[in-house]
Amino acid sequence: MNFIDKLLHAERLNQSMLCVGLDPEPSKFPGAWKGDASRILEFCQAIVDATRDQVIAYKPQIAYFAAHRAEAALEQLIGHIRRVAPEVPVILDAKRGDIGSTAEQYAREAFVRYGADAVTLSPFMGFDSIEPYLRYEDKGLILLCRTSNPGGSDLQAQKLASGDMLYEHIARMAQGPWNKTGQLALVVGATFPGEIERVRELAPTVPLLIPGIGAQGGDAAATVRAGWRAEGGKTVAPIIVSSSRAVLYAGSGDDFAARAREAAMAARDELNRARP
Ligand SMILES: O=C(O)c1cc(=O)[nH]c(=O)n1[C@@H]1O[C@H](COP(=O)(O)O)[C@@H](O)[C@H]1O
Repeated sequence: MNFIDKLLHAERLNQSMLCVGLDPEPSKFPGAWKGDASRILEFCQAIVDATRDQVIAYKPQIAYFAAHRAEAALEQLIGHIRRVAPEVPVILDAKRGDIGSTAEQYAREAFVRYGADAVTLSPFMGFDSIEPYLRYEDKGLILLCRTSNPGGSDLQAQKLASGDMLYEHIARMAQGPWNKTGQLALVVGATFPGEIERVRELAPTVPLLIPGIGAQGGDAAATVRAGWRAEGGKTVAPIIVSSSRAVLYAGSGDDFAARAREAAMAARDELNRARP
């Protein structure tokens, strides 16, 4: 099954647009685990076990593993997700972007080593930096378009000679000529609902990965209204609304996994209530 079919299936199965971002930060771990990077796998597994029926996807961020020499834990974590939540797609958040020959290695890392269903990419280096990933025809390529951080405007909101802002141009490319496999998606921050709406106009059918609810203060209801599209009750353009810290660190004691579940359920319900 390709990435978008998996997404649509998980959305229906778990009635959810919520993605839990797996960004393990040992200094924020609960109780006696605080500061202990050897608990990364156990911590993330507990979060997955507590939320696996609440999510459309999981999004591990590779830096949180690599920084602690915990790439093996990331491989094991993805194996764990495959066992306990086989229908939930895994998005490797790596934000890669490099020339074609190096991109081939990054694509292999994401799709062969980690076996992810999708990877986040920076499109800054142009189409030939994306092309090697397109050879994995069933896999999702999620291009940064209008990111959630304040500095996202520095480049993405600059006007091009065509009159488009850079992020608008990226949205057009993803809907059109770059979308050779039909598996492209775009990142648009929940902190910019106006821009989510604009991206939806330019890219009416591509899935959107929308981080920025929770810790970054984005408006969950505005996000759904701006980004989710359905026809006859069926989703035509899914959204993957991602939250990391607000779920992972909802509790700081022994009951951290139960607190994470509550936070995920609350976020999922809030998103569902906002469906038009
Ligand atoms: O690609 C992403 O996931 C991403 C894009 C973006 O525009 N902003 C953004 O915060 N993210 C990621 O989302 C996660 C932050 O989630 P919170 O802890 O919920 O704020 C981190 O893993 C970021 O790398």
